[in-house]
Amino acid sequence: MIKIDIQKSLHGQIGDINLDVNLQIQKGDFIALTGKSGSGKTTLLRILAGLESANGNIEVNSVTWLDDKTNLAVQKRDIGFVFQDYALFENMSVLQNLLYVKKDKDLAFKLLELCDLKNLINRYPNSLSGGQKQRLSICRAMMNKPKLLLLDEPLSALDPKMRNSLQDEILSLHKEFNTTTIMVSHEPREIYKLSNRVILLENGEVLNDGKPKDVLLKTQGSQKFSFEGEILDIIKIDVVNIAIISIGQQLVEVVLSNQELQGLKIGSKINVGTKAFAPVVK
Ligand SMILES: Nc1ncnc2c1ncn2[C@@H]1O[C@H](COP(=O)(O)OP(=O)(O)OP(=O)(O)O)[C@@H](O)[C@H]1O
Repeated sequence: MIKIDIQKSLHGQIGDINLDVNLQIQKGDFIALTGKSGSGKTTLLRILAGLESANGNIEVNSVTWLDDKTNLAVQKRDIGFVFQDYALFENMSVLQNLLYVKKDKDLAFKLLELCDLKNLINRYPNSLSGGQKQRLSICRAMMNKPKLLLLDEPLSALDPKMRNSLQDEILSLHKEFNTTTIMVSHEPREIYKLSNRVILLENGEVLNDGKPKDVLLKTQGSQKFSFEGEILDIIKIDVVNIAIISIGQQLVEVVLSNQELQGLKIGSKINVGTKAFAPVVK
């Protein structure tokens, strides 16, 4: 069990905000930490890692990492940390990067096998693709068998295909080692696939905390489905208007009456939903 109760004053974009987080995390949980830019996600991970100071308490399996008398050093906290950039040792091979952390060849080979890197053990980081480097960073973070794995948007720089396959590998690692994990992510699909609990931060506070389905589903009441989108264009034809809306990677046309269009303009962020018709899935 991990108990977190921390406070820190942050200099937000529109004035100071108070990061104030009180959470209990069960062993083996996979937490997705999400929220707008500047809400305090990275700072929370850095405080957990001991890279940044804060007021309050952090207790991990009954060991105090932080209170008013204790501030355990980074090396003494049992954590693995993976950032968006890989921070690998460029002068060491794939295998050496892992053995530098811990001289445990069995574990290194097991991790490399799980992450599909076993045939690259003698390669150096500069000859690896972005996805392979990120896999190696994750393997390296696992070499100490950490009590807490902190992943700060580790997949955001990767193309969708690579991102998808790395999600599968993170899932395999989690099944194998059951490491308590907190991962910052903005992608609902990724969050749903990997996590069992989502924490939504806003202005330093927990705005929502629950199962991915409950936090992520955007439909309300009798809505069959609802998507977030942005109006790219509005074309007027007689008494109706056709709004060109981008939803994810797609553009759709939606017919709007003058009344429905009121208050909307090009660039408006909107929700597109339907009540009356059952969606057709092909
Ligand atoms: N040590 C610090 N002291 C005071 N303010 C800080 C400190 N570190 C970060 N901040 C500010 O706190 C706010 C939250 O930053 P943080 O990086 O935690 O947000 P985030 O949710 O991870 O954002 P993003 O999704 O853009 O990475 C920002 O406005 C930042 O400038």
